[in-house]
Formats: sequence, structure tokens, C-alpha cells
Amino acid sequence: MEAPCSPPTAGKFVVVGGGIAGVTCAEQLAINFPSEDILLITASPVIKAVTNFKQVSKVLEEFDVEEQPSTMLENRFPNIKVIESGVKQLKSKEHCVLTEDGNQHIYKKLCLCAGAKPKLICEGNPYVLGIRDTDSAQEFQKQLTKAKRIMIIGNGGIALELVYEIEGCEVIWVIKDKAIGNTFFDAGAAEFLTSKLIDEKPEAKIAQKRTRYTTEGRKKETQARANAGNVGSALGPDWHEGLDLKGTKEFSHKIHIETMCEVKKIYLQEEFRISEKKSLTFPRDHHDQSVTTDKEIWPVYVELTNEKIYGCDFIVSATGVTPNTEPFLCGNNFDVGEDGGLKVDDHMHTSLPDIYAAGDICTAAWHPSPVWQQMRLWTQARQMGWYAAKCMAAASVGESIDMDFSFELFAHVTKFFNYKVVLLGKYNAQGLGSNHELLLRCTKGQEYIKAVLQNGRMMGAVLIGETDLEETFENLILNQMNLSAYGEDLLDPNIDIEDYFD
Ligand SMILES: Cc1cc2nc3c(=O)[nH]c(=O)nc-3n(C[C@H](O)[C@H](O)[C@H](O)COP(=O)(O)OP(=O)(O)OC[C@H]3O[C@@H](n4cnc5c(N)ncnc54)[C@H](O)[C@@H]3O)c2cc1C
Ligand SMILES: NC(=O)C1=CN([C@@H]2O[C@H](COP(=O)(O)OP(=O)(O)OC[C@H]3O[C@@H](n4cnc5c(N)ncnc54)[C@H](O)[C@@H]3O)[C@@H](O)[C@H]2O)C=CC1
Repeated sequence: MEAPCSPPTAGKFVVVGGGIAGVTCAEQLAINFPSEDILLITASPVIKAVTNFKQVSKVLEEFDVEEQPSTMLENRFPNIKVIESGVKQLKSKEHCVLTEDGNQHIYKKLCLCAGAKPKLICEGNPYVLGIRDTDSAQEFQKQLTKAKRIMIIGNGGIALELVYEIEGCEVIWVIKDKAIGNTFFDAGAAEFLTSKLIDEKPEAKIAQKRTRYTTEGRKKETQARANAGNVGSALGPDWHEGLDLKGTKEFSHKIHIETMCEVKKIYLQEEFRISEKKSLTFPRDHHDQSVTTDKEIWPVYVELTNEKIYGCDFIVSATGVTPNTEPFLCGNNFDVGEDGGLKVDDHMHTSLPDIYAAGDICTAAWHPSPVWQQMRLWTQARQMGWYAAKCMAAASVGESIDMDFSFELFAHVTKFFNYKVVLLGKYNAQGLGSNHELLLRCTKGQEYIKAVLQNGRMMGAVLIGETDLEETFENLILNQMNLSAYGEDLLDPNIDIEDYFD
């Protein structure tokens, strides 16, 4: 039996989670309350720090991410104390969290930033891998060095990055949709990108550029993980640049895409032999020789809903994430979103008193701006962590603050297939129904530009390549100017639209 928590008189600001959301929140609290101790409780001793933060435009931001030992955070902010232990229980009525190391911590205000974990298609199958943190990425790399063929399930960010990066191994990519990259792109953008996948060898890998992983403290981390059974922080931009993603063979892309289907059944080798079913060879095109033969015996076989069966060395389930809410739910009556996240209002407050949440763990349940939506991304984890701290600080002195400007417009800048990709607002016309029009400009191998308009106003955009249009488009979406008079001139390459609107 645990000792009961004492009443919340001497409570601190407590933040749970050492990812971008938790660290940003703790840092902001430390700045707001320099004479108070801020407690950051995290299951792993390495924390994620945002460095080289750059506000590229009003809402677009870029930054590097560093994995650092938690002592570095304590050195930078002497009033932050990091506790390296997983939270195993929350007693919200008593304002208290219990950690794996047997201690309890009283809070006056708590922010839960425990992130999310991969939502695997077949939990517990040793041949199904998910990628989330440094350890799972390294495990994937290790398996890949022995692999001749793998299967990737899913059509979001991780799958897109992997299919482009993996070399020397056959990849069967299974997607539910007609076109690749459904979480980020429509069919037009997908076609633009697919040509890059098929026509071209991947560019030479540049040295690890943006995410720097320190090795200090890793032994300790493994130990903490073994005790707590928790995952580390999520990887982020350029996570694969430090990994050599090579299979056993010497060739670049060998990808076969199975569209509009899902996994029906996974067979282990012996199970498959007994079933007497037949598996397919890797589909080869006219100028291509398959490197695997009909005679291969695979450790695992996958039957798809289109009845095709392929054998492979292992399967990557890149099928989204589930918020890490488990240790916090028992005995606490949180409102939980359909996606399993803790619902938060426009002040990042959950449904329980004095408990806030930010980053991948939460579900934005406020009435959003017409051109913003939640996506579980690095940038939103930072923005939410920062804003949650501001709200906690204001509430603790009886004040309230306005919603941060970053929630006015969805803005994401990333890289796919070595192209710069900028997504703004309702970039895929999400929720706009049929009442919208699209303006497109595409130069094969160079750029793909799509503007989404509704009633003459720009609602979103996809910019692939070095288009230099992000700031102008951001302004056009924010100011909701009526663009009807400009028609297709808006994307005419001979018109300098920056001058047009300045
Ligand atoms: C492979 C990969 C690539 C990605 N690439 C991009 C990208 O290019 N751009 C982008 O914007 N986003 C990207 N993302 C998404 C991005 O990484 C996440 O949205 C973001 O990092 C979430 O931050 P977070 O702080 O909410 O959670 P996390 O980073 O998951 O941090 C959660 C923290 O909570 C701790 N924790 C968990 N449970 C407990 C507990 N019970 N007690 C105490 N501590 C606990 C964990 O140890 C961890 O420190 C990528 C994700 C992955 C997996
Ligand atoms: N460059 C970037 O911005 C990147 C962002 N990320 C983020 O990291 C997180 C994890 O990435 P992903 O796992 O790729 O998630 P995701 O949410 O981006 O994509 C999940 C994909 O899996 C598919 N899917 C879901 N269930 C399925 C099933 N049972 N069978 C087949 N397909 C299924 C969905 O249709 C979707 O295409 C996400 O929040 C993502 O946004 C990841 C990599 C890169």
C-alpha cells in the first residue's frame, strides 16, 4: 500500500515528460518563476532541447533538436530539478504523482507531456517494428543490415521518409490509399514525388546535420527504461541522417507499392509452411532483375486484403501514434478524445483541476481557427509546451491570457524526398467539402505548388521545392484578402506575386 499523499499546500509546478513539449514547458515556467523550483519528471535521462530556434515568418519556425543529458538542462536553469523516473500513477484529487522510484510529488499545477507511442498493427509480434525513439531507430537499423526484403505498412511521415532513405533492400510498401503520403499530400503532389522515387537514385547522404545525439548517459537510460518500461522521447527532423539505412545488397531504391489494401494476416515461417499457401516474388519491371528468388524462405509472411502474400525479413508498422495516457487514467476522470489523447481547452487545461497537457499526449478540444488543425508534430509540441507554461503561470496569479498566435494558422516545414516541403492551413482542403478550388503549378523535378481557395480566399497551400512563396502565402491566408480578381495570375511564374501584394 502506498502512503497517502499530503494535501496540496506546498506543491510545486510539476511537468511530466522530457520531450520537446515537457522541456519547453519547464523552461518557460523556470523563466516566469525564477525563485521557484520547477520539477521535471521524465522516464529517460536524456531530454530534448530546442536549439537555434528561428522564426522564419509570422508562424513558420525552424529549429534544431538536441538530445542532452538532463544535467545540461539543470545547469542552464538552476531552478529546474529533473527526476529521472517514470510516473506510475496520478492521484488528481490529492494533487500528487507517484514515480517508479517509490517517491511521491505534490503539485500545485501539473503539465502532462508524456508524448505518444507507435500504434502497431500487431502488438507483440517480434517481426513487427515501430520507430519512435533513438533505441527503436537503432534496433530497426540493426535488423535492416541483415535484411533482403522488408515490408512497410502506413502512408504517413515515417513511411515517406523510410522508403526514400532505405537502400540495398527490397521494400514492399503497403498503403490503404490510392496515392502515397496521404497525411501530407493529395494525388497530384504524390505523383510529383513518386517520379523522384522511381527515376532517381537517392542523393549522397549529408553528414548528420540537425539532430545531434549525445551519448553521455545512455547506459543509465537503458537501465531506467528497463525499470520503468517507458519509451524515450520521439525522434524528429532528420532523425535518419545519423543512421545508415542499408540492407544486405548493393542497390538503391527497389520499391514495390501495393495500394488500397491492408494487412489481413501475418504468418510466422512454420505457420505459413503448414498453411500451404503460396507467396509472390518481388514484382520486377522490364529493366530490373529481382535479387530474391522464388525459393526464398522468409521468417514472416504477410497476407494482404487484396489476397496477395509476400514473405519478408520483418515489417515496419508506421501506422500512427497513440497518446501515452495509461499511467494517468486510472482513478482519474479525464475527458479523452477519440484519438485517445487528453482533451485540452484553449488554455491547454484538461478536464481536471490544475492539470494541463501539451504535445503528442493531448487532443486539442477547443474551437480552432478555420485554418489550424492539430497534427502530432515537433513544432506543435514546442508551441503547446510554451503556451501551456504561459497559461499555468497566468492562472497561478489569477489571470488569463489570450491564445497564442501560433494557433492561428497551421504551418509545417519539413523535407520529403530531399525536397523542402511547406504546408500551410487547410493544405489538403481538409473539412472544406466540395466548395473550394485548387490552383496548381508544377515543374517536374523542381517544384509543386498548390493553393486551396474558398470563396476567393486562400485557405491553405502546399509548397514543394524552393518556391520562396511561403511568406506571401502565409500572409494571404492570414489576411483572408479576396483574390478572385487575380485568378490564375496568382501562380503565374512570370508575375512576381510578392511585389503584387506588398
Ligand atoms: C521517426 C519520427 C520522425 C519524426 N519526424 C518529425 C519531423 O520531421 N517533424 C516534426 O514536426 N515532427 C516529427 N515527428 C513527431 C515529433 O517527434 C513529435 O510530435 C514530438 O516529438 C512530440 O513531442 P512530445 O514532447 O509531445 O513527446 P515525446 O517526444 O514523445 O516525449 C515524451 C516524454 O515523456 C516521457 N514519458 C513517457 N511516459 C512517461 C511517464 N509515465 N513518466 C514520465 N515520463 C514519461 C518520455 O520518456 C519522453 O521524455 C517525428 C516522430 C517520429 C517518431
Ligand atoms: N517530416 C515530418 O513531418 C514527419 C512527421 N512524423 C510524425 O511522427 C508521427 C508518427 O509517424 P507515422 O507513424 O508515419 O504516423 P502518421 O500519422 O503520419 O501516418 C500514419 C499512416 O498509417 C496509416 N494507417 C493507420 N492505420 C493503418 C493500418 N491499420 N493499416 C495500414 N495503414 C494504416 C494511415 O492511413 C497513415 O497513412 C506522426 O505524428 C507524424 O506526423 C513522422 C515522420 C516525419
